[in-house]
Amino acid sequence: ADLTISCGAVGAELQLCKEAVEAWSKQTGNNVEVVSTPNSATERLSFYQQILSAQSTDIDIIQIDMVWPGMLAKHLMDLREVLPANATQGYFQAQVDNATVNGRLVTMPWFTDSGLLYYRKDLLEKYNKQVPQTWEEMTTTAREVQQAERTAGNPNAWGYVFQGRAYEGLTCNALEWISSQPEGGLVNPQGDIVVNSPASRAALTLAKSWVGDISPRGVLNYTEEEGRGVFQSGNALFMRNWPYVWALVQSQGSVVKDKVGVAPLPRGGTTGTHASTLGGWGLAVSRYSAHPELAAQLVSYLTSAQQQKHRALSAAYNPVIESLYQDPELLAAMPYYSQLHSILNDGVMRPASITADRYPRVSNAFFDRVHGVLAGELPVDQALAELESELTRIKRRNW
Ligand SMILES: OC[C@H]1O[C@H](O[C@H]2O[C@H](CO)[C@@H](O)[C@H](O)[C@H]2O)[C@H](O)[C@@H](O)[C@@H]1O
Repeated sequence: ADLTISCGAVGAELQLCKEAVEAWSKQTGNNVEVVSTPNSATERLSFYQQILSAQSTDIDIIQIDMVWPGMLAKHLMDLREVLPANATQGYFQAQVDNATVNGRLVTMPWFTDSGLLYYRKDLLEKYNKQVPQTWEEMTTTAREVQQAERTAGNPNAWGYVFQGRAYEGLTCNALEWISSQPEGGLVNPQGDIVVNSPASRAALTLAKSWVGDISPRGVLNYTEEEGRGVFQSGNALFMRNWPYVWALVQSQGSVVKDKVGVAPLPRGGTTGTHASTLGGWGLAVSRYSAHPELAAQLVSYLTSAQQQKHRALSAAYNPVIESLYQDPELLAAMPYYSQLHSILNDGVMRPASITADRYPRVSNAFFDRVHGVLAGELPVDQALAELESELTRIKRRNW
């Protein structure tokens, strides 16, 4: 092949990537190999770190998580050197800023993500329940409906599924639980470590109570797709997941088609705020690519407005080009688009830009402790104290 691109393989994204790459290959006559990757963003990062540290020429284009630019920048091309000067015109400035490290555009933003609460409209109606506004309300409703559904003959009914494996997805979930509590947070914008707090204690204590009650114990090993599997087969009332799930639960043949609603994630108590972790991915060209200009052309095609619109319409990947949020066709096709704006406003950033290449350590320390709590292996107070001292150690060495 002339080029190799490594795309994610969660939900329909590998298929979408292959189709777009094929279209470009036909147009340009270049051969491209598409390499798939593990579902867990954490495993994917280790894979890329190995390849890039070895300065391997095997992969030209890499799908980059929005928390990776700082740590991978030294291995990535400055796309400004190969793309037209107006390449990022019309993109959200925050996306371009996040993709720029020391003045170098190391990744082209592709789509943005935010955590959402998916719920079963039909079940809430059946049991005369409201979409929950707080985590406490979510817990009570989940428990009641789960019990009622089991009594009604579904032994596999569950209240809530989420990403509980010890990986980046759990960092995203736990950050939401904590940040939605009054005064809750992990690291504040000034870089102070604020995680050992009553807010975190309340959030983690409640989350721990879900496991084995409203969430199957298996949730301790769930990434995005395992939770979607349970929800899409009709066995969960609530699910925390990303927007891509919308297109799949609504697809032909889905057991829950037309039975699903989407809402902001609950607040922590009545004085908390809705919080939704911001995610999203871009496409980067490896500095070790033997064909950087050609690779940049493919990146430019894949991240074009036309492709972003297609991906939004067919698979619910949210564009990073501002004008697409006024596109009538997109507005008509995406019922939750009107809510998306406020959900994105409640967006919580992981502390990746502050911690740069130490971010994986920070995130690993966080998800490991949270996982220990959820698994019942670590008392909440001990987990938070350990986390605080570990983050302090990492910070002392300049993050
Ligand atoms: O929404 C589709 C994407 O879901 C995953 O990425 C999101 O979750 C990651 C944590 O698990 C987070 O780090 C990332 O910023 C989010 O966008 C999945 O890893 C992607 O492949 C997928 O496209």
